[in-house]
Amino acid sequence: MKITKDLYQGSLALLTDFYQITMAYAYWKSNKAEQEAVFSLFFRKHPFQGGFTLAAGLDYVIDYCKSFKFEEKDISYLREMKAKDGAKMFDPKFLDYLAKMKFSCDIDAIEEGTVVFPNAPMIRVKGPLIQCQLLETPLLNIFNFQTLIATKAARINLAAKGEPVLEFGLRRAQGIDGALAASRASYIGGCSSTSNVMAGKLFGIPVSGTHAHSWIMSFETELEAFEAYAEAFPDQCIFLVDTYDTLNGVKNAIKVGNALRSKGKEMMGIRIDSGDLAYYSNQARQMLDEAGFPDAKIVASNDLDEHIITSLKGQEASINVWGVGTKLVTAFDQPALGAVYKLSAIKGEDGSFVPKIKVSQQSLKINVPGLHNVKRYYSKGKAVADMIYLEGQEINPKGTVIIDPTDNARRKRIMPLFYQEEELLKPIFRNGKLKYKSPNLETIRKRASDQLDTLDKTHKRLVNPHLYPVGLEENLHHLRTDLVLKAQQMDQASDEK
Ligand SMILES: Nc1ncnc2c1ncn2[C@@H]1O[C@H](COP(=O)(O)OP(=O)(O)OP(=O)(O)O)[C@@H](O)[C@H]1O
Ligand SMILES: O=P(O)(O)OC[C@H]1O[C@H](OP(=O)(O)OP(=O)(O)O)[C@H](O)[C@@H]1O
Ligand SMILES: O=C(O)c1cccnc1
Repeated sequence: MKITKDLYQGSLALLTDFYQITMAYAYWKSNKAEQEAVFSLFFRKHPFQGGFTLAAGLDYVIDYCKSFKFEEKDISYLREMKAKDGAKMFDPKFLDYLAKMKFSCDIDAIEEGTVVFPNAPMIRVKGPLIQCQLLETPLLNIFNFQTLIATKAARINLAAKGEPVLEFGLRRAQGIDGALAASRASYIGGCSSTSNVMAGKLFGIPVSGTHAHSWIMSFETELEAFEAYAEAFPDQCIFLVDTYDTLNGVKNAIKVGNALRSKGKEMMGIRIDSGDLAYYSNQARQMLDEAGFPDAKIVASNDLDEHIITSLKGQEASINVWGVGTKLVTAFDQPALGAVYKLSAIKGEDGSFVPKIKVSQQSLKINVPGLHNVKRYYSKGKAVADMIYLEGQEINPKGTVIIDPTDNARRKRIMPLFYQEEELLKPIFRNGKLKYKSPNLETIRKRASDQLDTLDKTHKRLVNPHLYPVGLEENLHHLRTDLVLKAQQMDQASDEK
């Protein structure tokens, strides 16, 4: 994929928060820039009060890292930055260091289209502290949005129960880049097509669409508009029937459908974009069937989301195709996933990694320390639990316990011997070299659908889903608890001084 090259021409090294650059400078000044560190990217809670999250964005991350470089124009911009006293903000030697810096991290990540759960690492970055730090903001920017939209799309597609969902979001999306990334993530999440032609070109997503009210309004009558459209696209007519009077619109569509048939062509269907979609789709279905068009599709649109689709299905609406824009590409009911990127270990003087923890009053906010990884256990093709564990840790195949990092009392006994297991973090970069061959978008989309099939339906319901078990392996749990206690003791000791 070449999205950054095609759209932005060149490096995106400055697409980061200013504090990453100031920290980079300070790391360099305190001789810590090359100290090896490990960071982990994870989220704490499923979006949309759901029971699963669908990972997306890795291909953008790969593209970002491959072209990660401070180019001369980036350096010139930084060179001109002034501190409060009017002096240059950055030492020229630091800027030379940045200009020569080559991406050299190890990255392990969860593949796109994988279902993921809170607190487990989605991406792990190991390498020089300065590089790990500079990657924080762009990695979060990419993963947070695309994972959020892929998850929303998956929910909407689950609600549509296999019927096609056409993504119509471009006009209401968050800018140009938001729209493109959203179209890609929506396709991963199961949408059948996009209306965004550039997303079609860039990513190979099927492009589809109907026509707008303006088309109808530009003619004297609706019938003339349908006839002219049928003339232009005799094989692809979906008539928008609700500009004036929906049921009269259906009658006009039937008239033009009959005229097409006399020429050996078949209308594809109608679209309804306002009013009571259950009532109108059922009336339209009856009219189309009686007129001999049982195969004509009924497309519905108008601020749809997974909840309205579920409600319309509950009302037995006769809708076969769902056009969804605004609420999908803006993740309307939850505008951000809230994933974070935390330092989990740093190499000490003796060359071994020292696990690190960020303490918080809320156990939800205490990160998982150390160089950790995540395994998924399957039984008869169904995912049963995810275990977060320290890399290199032996796991007793006969039985072990995983402990929910947010609630010590939630524990689950696992018998690895009886399960199939999968390491979820896959090697992506080693020492800055790409080791992973990205699957094409169709493969990622198929992976998403297969992954959703591995989840029990209780985790997929839209309201109050059953919690999927994710926990820390016992040793990791103890390490985390010890580090928290130590940090609290240090805190108390410093208070007493
Ligand atoms: N039978 C139904 N059950 C539940 N929700 C519905 C049903 N029919 C339509 N809706 C949803 O209700 C909302 C109605 O939106 P709105 O108030 O804009 O009505 P409208 O008739 O489409 O108006 P407009 O003509 O301005 O578009 C939309 O989100 C639509 O998807
Ligand atoms: O409702 P959404 O889920 O965002 O789906 C996209 C909407 O965009 C169009 O409306 P718009 O009023 O922009 O133009 P139109 O004249 O084609 O209806 C379309 O008719 C849908 O209603
Ligand atoms: O093709 C359509 O019907 C379409 C495209 C974008 C937005 N609304 C509808």
